[in-house]
Amino acid sequence: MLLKIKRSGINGEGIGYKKGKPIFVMGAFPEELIEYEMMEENEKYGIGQLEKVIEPSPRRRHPICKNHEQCGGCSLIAYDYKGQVRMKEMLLKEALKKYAHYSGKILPMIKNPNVLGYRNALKLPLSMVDGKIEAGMFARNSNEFVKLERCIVHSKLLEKVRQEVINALQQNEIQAYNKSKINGFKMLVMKEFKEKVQVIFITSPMEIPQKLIDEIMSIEGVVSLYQNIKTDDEKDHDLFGTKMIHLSGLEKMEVEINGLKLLLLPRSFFQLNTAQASNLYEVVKSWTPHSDWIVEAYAGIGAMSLLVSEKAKEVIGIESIQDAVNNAQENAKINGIKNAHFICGDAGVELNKLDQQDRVDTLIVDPPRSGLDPTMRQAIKDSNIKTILYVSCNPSTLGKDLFALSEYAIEKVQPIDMFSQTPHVETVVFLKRK
Ligand SMILES: C[S@@+](CC[C@H](N)C(=O)[O-])C[C@H]1O[C@@H](n2cnc3c(N)ncnc32)[C@H](O)[C@@H]1O
Repeated sequence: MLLKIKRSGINGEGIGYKKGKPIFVMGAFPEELIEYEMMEENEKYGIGQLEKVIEPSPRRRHPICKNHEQCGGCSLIAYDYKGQVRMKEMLLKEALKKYAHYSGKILPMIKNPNVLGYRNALKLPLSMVDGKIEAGMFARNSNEFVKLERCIVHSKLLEKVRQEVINALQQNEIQAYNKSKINGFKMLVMKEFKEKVQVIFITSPMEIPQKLIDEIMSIEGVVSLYQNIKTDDEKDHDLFGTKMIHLSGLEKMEVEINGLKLLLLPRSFFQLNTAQASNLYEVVKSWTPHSDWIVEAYAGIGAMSLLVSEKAKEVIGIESIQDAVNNAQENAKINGIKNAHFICGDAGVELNKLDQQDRVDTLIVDPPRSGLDPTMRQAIKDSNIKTILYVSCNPSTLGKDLFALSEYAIEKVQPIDMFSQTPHVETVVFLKRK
C-alpha cells in the first residue's frame, strides 16, 4: 500500500493518513511517498511496516549504523542533522500546544557539538552467541538477542574498551546468565568521563575470578571496576540489584563540569551527554533568579544546586537515591559550597515539608521521563513558589505537567539537543506564578 508521510510522531515515526485515519510508520520521514505493509489496525489508527521508499525526503541519508533497524534506539539515524533539529523543535511545539495549550515562542534548539559518539554511558545485556559471551540488545518488539557490532552514539573510548572487556570475558570463558543455569553475567554497564572508564558487571550471585579482575583493570582507560549482584526476585525495572561490590580501582568517578568537580557512585544518575549537560546547566544557572531559598527536586549528585548556590541564601536538593545524596553532600564540600544541603526522599513529600515555612521562592525540577507525580504537582500548587525552572526530557509529560500547573505562566522555553539520532528532546521551561 502507498502512503504520503505528512508529519512525524513523538517517537520519530512517519505519520500519513488513510481516509483520515493516522498510520504510523517507523523509518519514514515527512514528505516521503512510501510503500508499507499494515501490521496492526483498529478504528483509531494503524501501524505500518516500511517496505520501500518511493520518493525519499531530500533529508534522507545512508544510515551509518549496521544495527539500526533491530536496535531502534536511533530512529532518526537516516535523517540528516538539520532535519532532526527541525523535527524535534516541531515535536516540542506540538506537545506544548496539545497538552499545555501554549503556542508562544520557543527559542531555537541548542545544537549538539558532537552528533555521534556523545554518550558517556552504556548498559547492554549479555548473552551467549555461538558459544561465546557477547554484548548486544534485544531486537525491537522481539526476544531475539542481537550482538552489537559497534554503536556510533557511544563515545569512541567506551566502544574500544567494550570490545576489550568482551574479549577478556570470552578468553576467561565467562558464561552469560541463563535462567536454566544458576550463575552468569547479566549486563555490562560502563561510564566514561575525561577518558577514564568505569566497568560494572551485573551478575547473578557468584564470585568473579581474580584473573579476570586483573585483566579488566589492565585495559587502557579502565580506572574502576564493580560487580553488582542482581537476584531473580529483584525488580526488572531497577537496573541494579541491592548488592554493589567494589572490585578494584576508583570507588567514585570524577566529572568536571562548568567549574565544578563532581564525584559519582555507580548508582547515581548523571546526564548522558557531558557537553550538552554543560550547556543545559548554563541555561539553568543564567535563568535562575536571586532567591532566598532555592529547592532543586530530583537533584542527582547536586550539579545544578551547586551551580546556582551563589544566587541563594540557601539551596536544598532533594533526591531519592541515597548514594547520589551522599555524592551531592561530598560534592558541596569539595567545591567549598556551604549553603547547599541535600535530603534523601521523595521530591513531592519533601517539598511539602520544606514549604511549611513558606520560604521556598525558586524551584528547579528535573524529573524522570514520567514527569511530576500527583504529590509533587499538589505540593507545587499548594506553595507560594514564585519561579520554577522545569528541566524535562519528555515533551509529552512536560506539556501535561505545565497544563496541571495552571497557576504558572510559561515565560521562556529552551530546547537542547542532548540525544542526537533519537527523537528525544531535552527542554528547560521558565515559569512565573501568575
Ligand atoms: C533526570 S535525573 C536528574 C538529575 C540531576 N538533576 C542532574 O542534572 O544530573 C532525575 C533524578 O531524579 C531522581 N528521582 C526519581 N524519582 C524521584 C523522586 N520521586 N523523588 C526524588 N528524586 C527522584 C533520580 O534518582 C535521578 O537522580
